[in-house]
Order: sequence, then structure tokens, then C-alpha cells
Amino acid sequence: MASNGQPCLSGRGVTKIFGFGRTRTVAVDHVDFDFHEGEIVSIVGESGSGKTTLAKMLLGLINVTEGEIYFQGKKRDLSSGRKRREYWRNIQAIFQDPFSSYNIFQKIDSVLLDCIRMRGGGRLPREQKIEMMTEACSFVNLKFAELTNKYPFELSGGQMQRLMIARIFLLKPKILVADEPTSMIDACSRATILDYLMKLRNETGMTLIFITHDIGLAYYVSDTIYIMEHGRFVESGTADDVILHPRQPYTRRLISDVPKIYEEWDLSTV
Ligand SMILES: Nc1ncnc2c1ncn2[C@@H]1O[C@H](COP(=O)(O)OP(=O)(O)OP(=O)(O)O)[C@@H](O)[C@H]1O
Repeated sequence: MASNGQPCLSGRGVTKIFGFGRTRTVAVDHVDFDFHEGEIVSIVGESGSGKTTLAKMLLGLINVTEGEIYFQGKKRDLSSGRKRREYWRNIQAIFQDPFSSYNIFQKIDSVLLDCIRMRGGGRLPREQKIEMMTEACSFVNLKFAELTNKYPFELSGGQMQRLMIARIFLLKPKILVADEPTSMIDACSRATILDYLMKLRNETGMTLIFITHDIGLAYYVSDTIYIMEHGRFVESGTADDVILHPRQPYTRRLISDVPKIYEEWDLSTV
């Protein structure tokens, strides 16, 4: 594990209830967690298990009904606009649909300049900003010079996700929540995106939280895995512990849906 052992984001009894009476849904039910600095964590569960709701609470996009979230050891306080903006400097997200992640009227230059501004670099000389944007694009193998004056929708889905990672490269948050970031792109781009995310973690030491239904992907990328069923964490531990020695029937079922998850591929039979 690349973690240095300090919990960066923790939760105790974190719960989210939507609606009242007959429409009442307990989407996340008293979950406890400790995500450490530099750690890659996956939260794995089937559709409707509460993963996205938990991700939104981590990001401070929706309120917690019950329980507490701690950021760097202190109770998280999002009670004012200033505190929320400060928190969002530290935690960022990549969502599954790159097409809906951009404002269609905003050119790529402006998307990246916003990130520099958010990091306090708004008054830097133009040449320095261009240098920073060029570096961020080349980190994900995009050429900034070819992107200026273009709109994100002129890129492919895979290129848009890479641009998302270039944004994160500029923003350098302490925590990145990636909610099914590869589910809408082809298999080849998927491996590339995962590799860039891991490279980014290695270079910046950020905590990476993957939200996914894909336990195979979780095993490939994670230090730690949390298994979510009906809003609860039913099992958690190192990726090897959870995948090689699953204790819960639910985990075993998720694993059995991915044949040969941890066996070597025998290409001689193909
Ligand atoms: N805004 C909302 N209002 C009411 N119920 C909601 C709301 N958002 C989510 N839910 C319910 O909470 C439960 C958990 O949903 P959530 O989207 O968190 O699951 P998920 O594991 O992310 O699923 P998926 O993988 O399909 O995105 C579901 O029963 C869902 O219907």
C-alpha cells in the first residue's frame, strides 16, 4: 500500500435517507470508513447498493442524514460557502459520463484556465499558464496546441476523460473520487485512463477513491476494497484479503461473476 497511514477522510455511522413514509429509502446505512493518504480505495457493489449516494456525501454535494465525516482528522464543516470552496480545493471528482461533465459553451483553454485560477494562479503571466496547461495535457498524452479554441465535445469520449485527468493534474486535490470513470469508454481507453489515474496518484500522493460495480477492476487498481450491499459495508480489507479470502456470500457472488479474476491468463488455449 502506498498509504503513509494517516486517515485523510473518515466516516462514522454515515447514513443517508431519502424521502419519508412510504417513499423512505435508506440509501447508505451507518457506514464506517478510514481512507488514508495516498491510498487507492475501491467501493464495490451492485446497482442500487448506495455507492453514488456515498460518493456524493464524500464530495459534500448532498447532506449526511446521520453520522459524521472527518477530513484530515477534524469534523468536516461545510456550513458556509467559503468552507465548502475550501473543502472542494481538496476533493475533486471524475464522473462516468464525460459528455455531461463539461459546460458545452466553455472552450478547452477556459476549462483548464479555471483550474489554474482555482489553485490561486489567476494572476500568473500568460506564458506560464500556457506552460502549465501544456504540461497537464502532455501528462495524459494530449497536445495543448491542438486543443486551443476547441470545445470538449469535439473530442472523443476517451480524450474527454483524459482532459478530465489533465484538470485534476492542475487542481492537485488531496482526494479524487472517480465514480465509474471508465464505464462509458471502450476497453482500450479504459486501461489507459486507469493507468493515468494510478500515475497521477503516484506523482501527487493523492487518495484515490474508485466507485465501481466491477470487482475485477477494483482488484486491479486498489490497495483496499470496501464491499457495499444494501447501503452497508459488509466486508473490507486489503484487495488480496477481500478477493482471495472473501468471507461474505455477497462478495463471493460478485467474484464468481468475474471468472478467473486472480488467475494467470493462459493465452496458449486462445
Ligand atoms: N435523490 C434520490 N431520491 C430518492 N432515492 C434515491 C435518490 N438517489 C438515490 N436513491 C436511492 O438510493 C439507493 C442507492 O442509490 P445509488 O445511486 O447510491 O446506488 P448505486 O450503488 O450508486 O447504483 P448505480 O451503480 O446503479 O449507480 C437506490 O435505492 C436509489 O433508488
